[in-house]
Amino acid sequence: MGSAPATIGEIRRAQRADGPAAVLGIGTANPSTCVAQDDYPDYYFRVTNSEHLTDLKAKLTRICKKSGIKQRFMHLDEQLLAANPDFTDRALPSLDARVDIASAAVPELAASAAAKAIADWGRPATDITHLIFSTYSGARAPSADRRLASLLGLSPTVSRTMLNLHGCYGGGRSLQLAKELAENNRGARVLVACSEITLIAFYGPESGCPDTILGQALFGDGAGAVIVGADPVSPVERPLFEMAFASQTTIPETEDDISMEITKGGMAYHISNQVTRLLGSNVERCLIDAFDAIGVRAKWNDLFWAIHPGGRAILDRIEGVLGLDDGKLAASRHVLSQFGNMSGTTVIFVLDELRRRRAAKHEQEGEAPDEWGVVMAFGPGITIETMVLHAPSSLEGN
Ligand SMILES: CCCCCCCCCCCCCCCCCC(=O)SCCNC(=O)CCNC(=O)[C@H](O)C(C)(C)COP(=O)(O)OP(=O)(O)OC[C@H]1O[C@@H](n2cnc3c(N)ncnc32)[C@H](O)[C@@H]1OP(=O)(O)O
Repeated sequence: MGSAPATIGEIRRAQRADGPAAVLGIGTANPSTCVAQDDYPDYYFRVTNSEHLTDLKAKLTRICKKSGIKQRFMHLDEQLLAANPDFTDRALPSLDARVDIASAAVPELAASAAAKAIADWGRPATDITHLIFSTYSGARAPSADRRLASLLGLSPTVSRTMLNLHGCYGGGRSLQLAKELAENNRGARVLVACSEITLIAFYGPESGCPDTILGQALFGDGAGAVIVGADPVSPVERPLFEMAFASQTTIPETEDDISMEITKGGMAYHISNQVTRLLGSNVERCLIDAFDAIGVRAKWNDLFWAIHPGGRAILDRIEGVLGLDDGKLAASRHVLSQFGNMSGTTVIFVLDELRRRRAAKHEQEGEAPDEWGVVMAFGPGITIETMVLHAPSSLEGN
C-alpha cells in the first residue's frame, strides 16, 4: 500500500517558500556615449538642425540647469543619427527603424546588467527559473525577454513575463512580481531586467510641445538587473534586502497626467506640470498604509530610502512632505545626477547605490545601518509602487 495522496493544502504548502523574498544580486549597465548636461542644449539643437528655435533652446538650457543632472548616457550617437536622419522629425514614419535598433540594443544592454547581477549573486545563470523584463522600447514578438534568455544561456524552462510601456514604474512593478513569484515557488530564482533606450522617443523640438523639451532634459539610457529569491542558500547566496511588503496605488483622476503612446514617428509622451504636486500629496498615505499592513511603527527619518528620481523637484517635494533629513535621499539624488531619469531602470540603480553607501558607512563608522527601508517608483496612471524592505543583519558583511 502506498502512502495517502497529498491534499491540495499540503501541495500548496510544499510549493511555497519558507522565508521572504530577498534581493540576492544587483547589476547595472549604460551605453558608452556620455553627454554632459551643460553641453546637451547645444548638442540637441545642433543634431536636430533646430538652432533657429532659440526660445526652445533657452528653455531647455533653463531646465537642464535646474535638473540636478550632471550627465546622461545614450545609445543614439551622432553616427547612428546620421544614418537615420528621419529620427529628428516626428512627422516622418521612422518607427520601423527605431524598433529594429531597439530590438537588438535593449536586450543587449539588459544582458550586460544581468551578467553583473548574476556574478554578484554567485550562482550559474542556468539556476534562474523566472525572468521578468520591463521596457518601453518593445514593439515586437518574440521580444526582449526571449532574446535576453538566449544571450544569457538561460534554461529553456525559464518562465518569462514581459512588461511593456510601464514607464517609470516598470522597475517597481517587476520587483513586486518577482517577490510574488519567489515566495510562491519554492526554490525559484527570478531575474528582473529593465532596459530603457530613449531613441524610441528622440525627435527634434516643436513649438507648443513643452513635453519634448522636458523629456530631452531628464531622460537617459540604462539597464538594471536584480536576482530575487527566498530561503537563500548559504554561504553562496547573501540577502542584500528582504522584501517585506509591496503595494500598488493608482491616484484617481490622473489618467492624463503621464502618458506614452507609440506613433509612426516614435514614442509620444506627456508629463503634466502637476506630477510633482500629485505625488507630494499621495506618497505619505501609501507609506502609512504599507507600514500599517505589516504592523511596523516607522519614523520616516529612521528608514533607508530608494525613491525613483523622476525629477529633482519630485525628490525635493517628497523630502519636504515627509520631513526627511538632508541626505536621506542621497542615493536617489546621486543616481539622478550621474545618469538622469532612466525610467523603470532607475530604481535598480538607486538600490545598487544604496547598498554601496550602507556598506561603506558601516565599514567606515561601524554604525548599524537603518533596519527598515522603502522603494517607491512612479509612472503613468498615475501609479505609485511601494515596497517595504528589511535589511538582514548579514548586510554588514556585504
Ligand atoms: C541623453 C539622452 C536624451 C534623450 C532624451 C529623449 C527623451 C525621451 C524619453 C521619453 C521617455 C518617456 C518616459 C515617460 C515615463 C514617465 C515616468 C516619469 O518619471 S515621469 C517624469 C517625472 N518627472 C517630472 O514630472 C519632472 C518634475 N519636475 C522637475 O523636476 C522640475 O520641475 C524641473 C527640473 C523640470 C525644473 O525645475 P524647477 O525647480 O521646477 O524650475 P522652474 O520652476 O524654474 O521651471 C523651469 C522650467 O521647467 C518647466 N517645467 C516644469 N515642469 C514641466 C513640465 N512637466 N513640462 C514642461 N515644462 C516643465 C517650467 O515651465 C519652466 O519653464 P520656463 O518658465 O523656464 O520656460
